[in-house]
Amino acid sequence: MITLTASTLSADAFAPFGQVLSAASAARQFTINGGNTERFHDLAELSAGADGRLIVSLFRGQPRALPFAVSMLERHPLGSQAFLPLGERPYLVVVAPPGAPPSPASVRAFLAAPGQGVNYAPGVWHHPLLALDAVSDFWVIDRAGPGDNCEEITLAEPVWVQRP
Ligand SMILES: NC(=O)N[C@@H](O)C(=O)O
Ligand code: NI
Repeated sequence: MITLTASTLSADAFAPFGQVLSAASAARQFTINGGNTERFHDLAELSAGADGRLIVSLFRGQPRALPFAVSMLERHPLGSQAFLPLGERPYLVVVAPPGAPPSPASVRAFLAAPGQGVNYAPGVWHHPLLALDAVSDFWVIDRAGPGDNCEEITLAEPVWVQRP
């Protein structure tokens, strides 16, 4: 039985998979609006490809019981996918590097802290939304357009993910 303890989500640790969206992960911040507002600038590489467009949706996720058996992953080869939590609860982010179908050993798990969003780069393997503790709402920015933008893979064996 493969078990995996989620680690702390940070921009550096998540860099192979995409970006973390938070004030702390901003490469640039500056004051605007006559000093009233701080802008944490350009947090993520959003993409929809030449023939797609970016859309914003609301995902209302039911909480998952832990430990959670990750038995499948998916990827969106034609565009990015960002999750921005509306609430102040943690959630799980489970990913594997883009490219070849992932092995259970290549799966990585992160515990997102309240206020941290994530943006999956195109083609990054990830598990669908993994809300924790209570029903949780997320703004999701991803691609609409032609073509098959969701490929799923079943792992050779499940990876049981638990929180730290
Ligand atoms: N299917 C869908 O829109 N959601 C997934 O892509 C997900 O990552 O939650
Ligand atoms: Ni997805």
